[in-house]
Amino acid sequence: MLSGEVIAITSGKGGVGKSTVAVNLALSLARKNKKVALIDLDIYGFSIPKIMNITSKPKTMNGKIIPIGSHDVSVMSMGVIAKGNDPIVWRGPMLGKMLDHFFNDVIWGKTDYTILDLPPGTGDVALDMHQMLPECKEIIVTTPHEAASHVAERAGLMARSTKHEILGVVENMAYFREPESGKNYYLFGKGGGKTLAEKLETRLLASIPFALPAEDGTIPSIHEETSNLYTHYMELAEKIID
Ligand SMILES: Nc1ncnc2c1ncn2[C@@H]1O[C@H](COP(=O)(O)OP(=O)(O)OP(=O)(O)O)[C@@H](O)[C@H]1O
Repeated sequence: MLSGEVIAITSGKGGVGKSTVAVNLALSLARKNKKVALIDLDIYGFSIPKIMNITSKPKTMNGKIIPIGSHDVSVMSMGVIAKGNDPIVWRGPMLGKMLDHFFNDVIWGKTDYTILDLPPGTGDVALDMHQMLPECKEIIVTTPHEAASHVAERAGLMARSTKHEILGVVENMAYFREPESGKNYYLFGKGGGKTLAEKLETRLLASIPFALPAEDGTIPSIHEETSNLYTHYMELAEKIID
């Protein structure tokens, strides 16, 4: 059973950084001493185990699943159950059963926040989630690009039509800040997040820039203190707690 606040991270399009935002928001809330569960509801396209570098399999107790502990967050994903990188080939009704399994057959304990990483769009999982968790709140992730924010509006309208409270919009990959000059480059255009927030009558919670490469040249997925995105995610967590 889930407890505390349940927040779904949703988007219209894939690839806008929804999973990255879900993971880093969960981690930032945990850094603020909150007890956090993170559920990857992207059953077909799970990516959280890879982002968090989870390789272990969950154990069971009395027929219930013990979630994986990673970075002080309790995590569950199809990716920790599936065999290797085998594709999940299921029809819609199976997805609903898996959601029910994740919500009710996992020992979550008492949590302050449960973050749900939804698949992009307004398909079966989004619909099941809206029905199973009517009290769930939502954060919509988009890039500033007009095409992404236009599609994200539909995810927001679905939340509104199912009476889910929209906490706000997170604009990801909002700009690239050149480290030497501090100058911002708006690679995907400007203002898509703000426009979307206005259309959905909610607020822009964060404008998160492009991540800068770490010393070894890789782009981090988890934003620790050395990352240029660390404070952005900590501020986002503070806003959510407030
Ligand atoms: N702010 C950022 N700066 C640089 N790269 C980013 C940023 N946010 C996300 N990415 C990268 O963009 C890619 C897509 O991110 P992610 O998987 O989180 O998107 P998604 O919306 O969850 O996609 P999908 O819905 O297809 O699973 C990843 O490689 C991720 O590391």
